[in-house]
Amino acid sequence: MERDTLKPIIWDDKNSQLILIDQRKLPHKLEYFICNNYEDVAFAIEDMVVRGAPAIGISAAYGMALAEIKGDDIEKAYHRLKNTRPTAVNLFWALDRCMKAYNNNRSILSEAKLIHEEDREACKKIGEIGERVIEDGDTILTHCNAGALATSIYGTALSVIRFAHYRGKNIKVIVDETRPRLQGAKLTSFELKYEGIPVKIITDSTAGFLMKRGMIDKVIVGADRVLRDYTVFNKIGTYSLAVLAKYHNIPFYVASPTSTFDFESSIEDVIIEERDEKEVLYIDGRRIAPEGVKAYNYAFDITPFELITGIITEKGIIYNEKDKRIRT
Ligand SMILES: CSC[C@@H](O)[C@@H](O)C(=O)COP(=O)(O)O
Repeated sequence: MERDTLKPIIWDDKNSQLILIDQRKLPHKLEYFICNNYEDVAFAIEDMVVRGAPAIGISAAYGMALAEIKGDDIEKAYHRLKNTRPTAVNLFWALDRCMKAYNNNRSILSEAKLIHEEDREACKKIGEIGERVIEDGDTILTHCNAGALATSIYGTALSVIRFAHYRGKNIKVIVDETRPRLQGAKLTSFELKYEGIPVKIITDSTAGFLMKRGMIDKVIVGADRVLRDYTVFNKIGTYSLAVLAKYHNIPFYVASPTSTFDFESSIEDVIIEERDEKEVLYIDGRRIAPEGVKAYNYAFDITPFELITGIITEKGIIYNEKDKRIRT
């Protein structure tokens, strides 16, 4: 049965405010973060109050709308919001749409609402189309959070899982914890539990062992950017999972709205976000490594299409015709 998903982004017309679920507080507290101006929105994206490719695009669009409403310098707001995070393309795509609307004397708020509405539709379609790759009894591995919290509703990878569940398929989900920010453990497991979909968390390094034991039937992840040759940028660890899935002959799907497609850039053009090394070196505020030891903290990695079975979009599934893994 279908039930309400979490809605991470709410526009309050009466008070001209953007209301975001504060994802930093989950799973312990369901609190809201109110944005009254574009600077609040920029902070929310940088500090990961809101996160996930489509969700940061929609939020940034509302940030532009707030700049319009407050009579702020639109160019300045555009550049401030553009510099919040570098990898997910939806941010730039949404900001450019708002800028274009503004330059054509159209309302930025109407454009932001349209982007929001389109995302709802796309995520629903991804679920409806994608659920057919899932069979009754499947155990599905996912990574990071490509759920309702990363979009406006339903999610991308989780929309596929959700719709399979709504249609009565008996499925189980295994979630990588997704070090260092733990989006899998904190957010994805929270969403699935909320929906009543059976879920277990593993450490990121457990995936290969479970695959070898035949405990995973499919892998489905989201995307932060998809290039013209269908190279996928997604949360760090996605590439390792794709290599493991190929080795173990397990179908590997990416679920992504076409708003995440970037046919202009090449791999070299895309900046892989490098976050503060403290996210790796500290757990719960306590340093876990010797003083003086440094860390890499790349937030995203790059998966070539040759490792992918198919990309599920709102317009249909782009299958990799060279992929020999069994499809459903
Ligand atoms: C539908 S979202 C797909 C991706 O955006 C998601 O898996 C992801 O990598 C998000 O990264 P995050 O750093 O939490 O913003």
